Amino acid sequence: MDTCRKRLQAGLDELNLTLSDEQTDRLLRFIGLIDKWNKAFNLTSIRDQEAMVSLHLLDSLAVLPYVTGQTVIDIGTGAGLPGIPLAVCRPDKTFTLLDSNSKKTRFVQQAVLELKLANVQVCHGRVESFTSEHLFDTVITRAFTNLPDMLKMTGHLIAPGGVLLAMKGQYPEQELQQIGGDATVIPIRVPGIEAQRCLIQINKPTQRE
Ligand SMILES: C[S@@+](CC[C@H](N)C(=O)[O-])C[C@H]1O[C@@H](n2cnc3c(N)ncnc32)[C@H](O)[C@@H]1O
Repeated sequence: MDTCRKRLQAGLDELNLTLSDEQTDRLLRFIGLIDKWNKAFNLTSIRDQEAMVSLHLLDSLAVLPYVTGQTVIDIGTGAGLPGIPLAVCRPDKTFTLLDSNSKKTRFVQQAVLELKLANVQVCHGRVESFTSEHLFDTVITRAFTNLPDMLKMTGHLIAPGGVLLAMKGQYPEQELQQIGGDATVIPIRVPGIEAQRCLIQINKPTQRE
């Protein structure tokens, strides 16, 4: 765990993120929980906690500067990624974590309880039929689906003036062509990961635009 802590701290420094000891402990406990539950629940193909520091924690936190507004929904959160690391770092924002797989939402709910995260709500269901009392300032996804489908499936949840953020491993050239010119592609460097990642940002117009 010491190696994980050092690797995490070096990555946080690189991302210019200052966290309290309690927040850092929560992040490390989170990958400990994934590791423990992975055996029974098959939550992620990454089996090594040191690799999880870069591929799960730092990968999620590298997009934190682009998460705007008070209300955030992580769609297709799986084991809670990127939602849980983001929620640990931003207790001032509220996070809704949605997934259609009940095994995964059960794990995420357990993680929220064990990490005592008061700013996270976990929901089980398909995004197409998901409704909420309010719309969201940021809709975020990681490894969810292609951009045209994502826009169709999530559009009803984005507040006017809000943003859709899609975290992608590779530059999605064809998908970008399919949705036309309204997306911004932000290159993302993740500490400890060689390949550059992409964040696709699509702004929803305000009502007056
Ligand atoms: C490839 S996994 C990515 C999980 C996580 N975001 C990550 O990056 O590790 C995609 C997730 O989307 C969920 N999913 C697929 N279709 C969905 C839908 N229509 N509504 C909600 N969740 C869905 C799956 O259950 C799965 O957990």
